[in-house]
Amino acid sequence: TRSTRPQRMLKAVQKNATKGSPESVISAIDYFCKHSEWAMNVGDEKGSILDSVVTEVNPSTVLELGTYCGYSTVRIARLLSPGTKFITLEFNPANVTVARQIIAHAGLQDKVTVVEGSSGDLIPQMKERFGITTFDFIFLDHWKDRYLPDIKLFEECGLLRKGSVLLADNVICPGAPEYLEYVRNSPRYENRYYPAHLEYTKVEDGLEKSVFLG
Ligand SMILES: Cc1ncccc1-c1cc(O)c2nc[nH]c(=O)c2c1
Ligand SMILES: [Mg+2]
Repeated sequence: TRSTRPQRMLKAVQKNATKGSPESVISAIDYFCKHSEWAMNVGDEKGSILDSVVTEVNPSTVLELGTYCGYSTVRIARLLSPGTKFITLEFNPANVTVARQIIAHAGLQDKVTVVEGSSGDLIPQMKERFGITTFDFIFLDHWKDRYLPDIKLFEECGLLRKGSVLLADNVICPGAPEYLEYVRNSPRYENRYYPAHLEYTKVEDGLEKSVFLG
């Protein structure tokens, strides 16, 4: 039976990227998406913005919502200090399987824990299952309709502290209007919009950074 796009992406990484080199894994995926098949990785333009925010925050605890094939997982994990706790959540079990292999090809398997399940179920389990008190950095890149319920869940579960940084992908395309309205009208967040484009295209998109004020 026909392979899936994530499986073809994994094959391209295993063929073209140097084992143990996160940069070559990132380049191999970007090349695959530009020259073979578009895929919904954050990409190189928005990925550079992600890199700069992660570097600025220098977090001790990180959560990613939406692993997909592990592209942004590799981008983030390669920048983290030793001992950082990094958890990424993925709903689709086939994607979990591909992501774990791409992350391993980059040599970053010891830096991150890939957890299968839905964010709505797993966020309330973060403290008990992973010994997390609060997250310093959260990357939202799963499903636009979950951005708002999940940020409310972070607040309700006491997973944010003064200065926690949330970065949301796709706030223009596909778009998360209710999420943007919430963070931009709440006195509890300081926000900044980073204009960019939908990965590997000229379509307008961007990232919204929101700092929790406590
Ligand atoms: C798939 C797609 N088609 C056309 C336009 C945008 C998208 C798109 C792009 C992304 O970066 C996504 N990130 C996380 N989750 C998504 O569902 C998602 C969808
Ligand atoms: Mg995205």
